[in-house]
Amino acid sequence: MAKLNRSNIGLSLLLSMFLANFITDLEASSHQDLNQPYRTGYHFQPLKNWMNDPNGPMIYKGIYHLFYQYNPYGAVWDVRIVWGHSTSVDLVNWISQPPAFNPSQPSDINGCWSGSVTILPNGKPVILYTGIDQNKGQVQNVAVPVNISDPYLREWSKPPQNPLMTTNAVNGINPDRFRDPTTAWLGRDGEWRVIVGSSTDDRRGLAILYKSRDFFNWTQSMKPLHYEDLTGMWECPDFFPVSITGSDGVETSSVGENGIKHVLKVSLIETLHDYYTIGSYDREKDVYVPDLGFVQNESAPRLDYGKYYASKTFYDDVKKRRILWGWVNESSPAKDDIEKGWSGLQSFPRKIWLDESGKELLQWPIEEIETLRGQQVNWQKKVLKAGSTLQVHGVTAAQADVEVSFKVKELEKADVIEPSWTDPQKICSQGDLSVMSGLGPFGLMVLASNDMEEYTSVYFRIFKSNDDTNKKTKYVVLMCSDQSRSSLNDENDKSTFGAFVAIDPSHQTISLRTLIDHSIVESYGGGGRTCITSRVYPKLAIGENANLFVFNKGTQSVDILTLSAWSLKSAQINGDLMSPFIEREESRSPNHQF
Ligand SMILES: OC[C@H]1O[C@@](CO)(OC[C@@]2(O[C@H]3O[C@H](CO)[C@@H](O)[C@H](O)[C@H]3O)O[C@H](CO)[C@@H](O)[C@@H]2O)[C@@H](O)[C@@H]1O
Repeated sequence: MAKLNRSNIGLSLLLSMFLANFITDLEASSHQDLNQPYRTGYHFQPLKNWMNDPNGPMIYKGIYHLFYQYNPYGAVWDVRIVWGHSTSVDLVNWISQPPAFNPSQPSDINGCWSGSVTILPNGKPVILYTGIDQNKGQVQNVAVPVNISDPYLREWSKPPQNPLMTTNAVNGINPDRFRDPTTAWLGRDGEWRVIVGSSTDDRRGLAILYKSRDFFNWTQSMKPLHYEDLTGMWECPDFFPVSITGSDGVETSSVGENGIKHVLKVSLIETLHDYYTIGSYDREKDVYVPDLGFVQNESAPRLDYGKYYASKTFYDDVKKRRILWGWVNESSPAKDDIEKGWSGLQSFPRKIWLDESGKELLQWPIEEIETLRGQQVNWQKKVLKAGSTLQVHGVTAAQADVEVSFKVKELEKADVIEPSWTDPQKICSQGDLSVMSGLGPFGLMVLASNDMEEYTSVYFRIFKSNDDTNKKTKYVVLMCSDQSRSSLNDENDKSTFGAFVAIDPSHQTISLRTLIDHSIVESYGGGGRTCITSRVYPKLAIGENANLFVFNKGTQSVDILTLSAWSLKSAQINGDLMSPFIEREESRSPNHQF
């Protein structure tokens, strides 16, 4: 069989892109399996079984890699989890690869848990991951590619130095709370740094810092990179620079000549949400200081205010962007997951960058989603009268991409927000769409059944707050994703989600983009300032029986400035490993030279 070289890798990429498009077209014309109405058309999921955290996303030799926590034996989580692996040329169509590695040695014999990839200065990728060792304690391990000339990186080996970081009586780290190493970054002093999530017995969340010159010998720093009291265990931390001057991404080790801030994201086990802070990383002291501290209330900044956890970013050096993946768990009982034979999705990959205010992150579906767009509907300047509902005809409502922008003229008609209404999720949960209020609710009704027995609504409400300090009326924009009527099946978790959107409707339009994909509704409010992802399981609003509406249940009319909706074709999310277009290299030489 032909050996891989630069020119036939290029040819192979072209052919596999052609194949992906060809299969996409074929799949687009086929119908959803009626026995599997909740499988997605373009959100990543394995063919079957359990998946949780995204691990080690990267781009290597022009191929995107996604690893993920995967249980090959069933649809529920298991401690002896493995690193599932898929590859892609466009982050949309995916080829399934064999698991990168499984529990196999004393330092991970009870499980290969989450971790990250670091691309070394010589271009070689290396994985740091948490192993559950022979004593069921958490330790940090390394894995390296067996053959770095294989762009698909199908085989990984575990060097004999493992484990690289352990708990002991001296460091006092609890072996049950020591996991999920980040991508490492290189300091000016030539030393690598990495953080590992942890917590103390009295619920102080910790990003423990380790340093190394050679990536194999790691020493714990005296001080953690950051910690916060009463936050509990920090799972899956992510620490990365963002540019202060535009939406381009920044490489993780960059010192940022043109100005950078840093972002620390932690997944809190106590709430199962992903929180972020924006701040400064002091390279001399090796500590991170968040600009506004770590907000610990209901409106603390989160990457997503819905079903979303254990997210992780990577820097795409080809398209100069930072991309975010996040695990979107089921909202169904485990018995339903077992029956359908699978559990867990990944959110659609999002570009992530710092807003020009420097105060919040913006997220947007990666541009490659546009390759899936088919039939399009466009509306311009329509008045959405008080109490009205307009159907959007002409797109496949169960698998679509919808963008709509609203303008509200009579803002003074907004209801006054009660000072005690500080919890957006609670306000959304109290809202009853049949009760008309001032400005809103207005937005989209997605996955709606023909007779409206089922629907999921994603909407805004605008309130005013009488700010006495400067006698100026301030407006508060609330965004909700309401699943309470999403399914006739009452066994699912149908909690309503909500968050505030930091826009001023007196001079900004109120925009909403929603990706609909059978059992996932992923929404971006205010140009990506606020994201909410929901899982829904309609019994009736399936396939051609799903409908899409724009609605306004407020007492004042709202203008739709523009609405664009597209049918989305299905992506190839589990392409065949044995595709004839993927050439294999027969001889593989072990490579542990780092
Ligand atoms: O797969 C292990 C990695 O997953 C993380 C974060 O998601 O920790 C998960 C955790 O287990 C719980 O979460 C499972 C799904 O993620 C869930 O189904 C299971 O029932 C939970 O126990 O693993 C430990 C031990 O159970 C628990 O403390 C975590 O929340 C990540 O931290 C791991 O690397």
